Amino acid sequence: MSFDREADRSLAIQTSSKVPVVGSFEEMNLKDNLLKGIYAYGFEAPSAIQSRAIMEVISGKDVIAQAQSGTGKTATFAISMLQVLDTNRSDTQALVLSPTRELAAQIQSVIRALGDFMRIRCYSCIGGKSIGQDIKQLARGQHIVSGTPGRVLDMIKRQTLNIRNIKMLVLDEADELLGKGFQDQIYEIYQYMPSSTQVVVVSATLPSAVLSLTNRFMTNPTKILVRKEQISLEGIDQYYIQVEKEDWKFDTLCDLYDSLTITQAVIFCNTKKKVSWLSDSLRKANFTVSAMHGDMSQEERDRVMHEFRSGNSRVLISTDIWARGIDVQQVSLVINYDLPREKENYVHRIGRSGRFGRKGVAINFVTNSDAEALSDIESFFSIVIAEMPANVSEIM
Ligand SMILES: Nc1ncnc2c1ncn2[C@@H]1O[C@H](COP(=O)(O)OP(=O)(O)OP(=O)(O)O)[C@@H](O)[C@H]1O
Repeated sequence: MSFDREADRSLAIQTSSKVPVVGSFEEMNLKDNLLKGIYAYGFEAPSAIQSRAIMEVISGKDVIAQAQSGTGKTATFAISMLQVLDTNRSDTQALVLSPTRELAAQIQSVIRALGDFMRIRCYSCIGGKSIGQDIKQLARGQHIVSGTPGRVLDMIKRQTLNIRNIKMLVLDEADELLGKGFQDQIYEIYQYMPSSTQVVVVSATLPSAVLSLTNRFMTNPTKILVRKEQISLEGIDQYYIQVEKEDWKFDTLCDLYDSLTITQAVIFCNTKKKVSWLSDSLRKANFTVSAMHGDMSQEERDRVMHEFRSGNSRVLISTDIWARGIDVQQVSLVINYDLPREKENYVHRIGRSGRFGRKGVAINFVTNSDAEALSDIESFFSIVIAEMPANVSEIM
């Protein structure tokens, strides 16, 4: 998606005024069983975005909710949805769309966990899984569906997913969903929604071009926005390592391997081919790593996710399929083996660490030809990316 720098700058002041800040979950007047689920999940107090956005969404308004990575956007819409759901009915009342299968599945498990005492049914409708299973599960009645656009559209067209009573549509990672790859499918899904459907748009990054698009399907939305220079989390220390040329990256990574395994680390490459090459090369050099990209079978992707989430694997190499939304709290280090092609994805990628106030470290490998791209990222987000100290233990 292209940028309009001037328009983006002016957005810093476009936050809706008079959005009340609710300081506790009790004050939100939530259903008892929902409140119980929130506390049982381990939450004590709402985060900044939750304090502002939950009541706005519950009130039925269209809402644009932007907040830094790892600050609780998922629970923001999950709690709101669970609150407005009528559990005496079994039809689908809310639909969440997200760009990757893993994220759609993660959202489903958060909704199920928060709604644990509510007898709700939430299903994830994602590509790569059995269509027969989707048909069967949707026929049972699912209050909430969390899915990827292609499969959801397919289920709507087959009339397997009944959208007649949907009250709320959430676009998570909305700037990605409204970008080139998904836009047509999103519009098509939107056309099927009942005209009164409330729309909630969520992301850590919402470029002005995307905000302009929201006029097409949102009515007078409440906007909770973050200035560009405040999107990057302060808790994530950011460094670069000058590698001069591509060939030097591999040895640099091998030298860092011991630090990667202190907790868990994610290494990003820009292509699937490079993910395969890098993981094969590291294994040949006797390092233990996992790898994941979009050309792998869904079974294999599920296996890798499980292995990484459970902590059995500590180093994951992936493409931007892993850049957004995935929440593994133990990740404390992100390495950009390649700098991301889209500036937005820089904050999404490094945001896989530093979840909910934890400390994180991001290391960028920078070849001579990357120097300009790195300084673009720095000025775009108003951040300083320092040169990595020679002694790695100083930063970990
Ligand atoms: N109120 C809360 N109290 C404690 N932990 C919370 C609270 N809200 C969310 N969390 C935890 O914070 C972590 C990050 O939340 P979440 O995944 O919703 O972030 P996000 O804002 O959607 O991030 P991203 O931009 O990466 O998608 C999760 O592990 C979640 O369980």
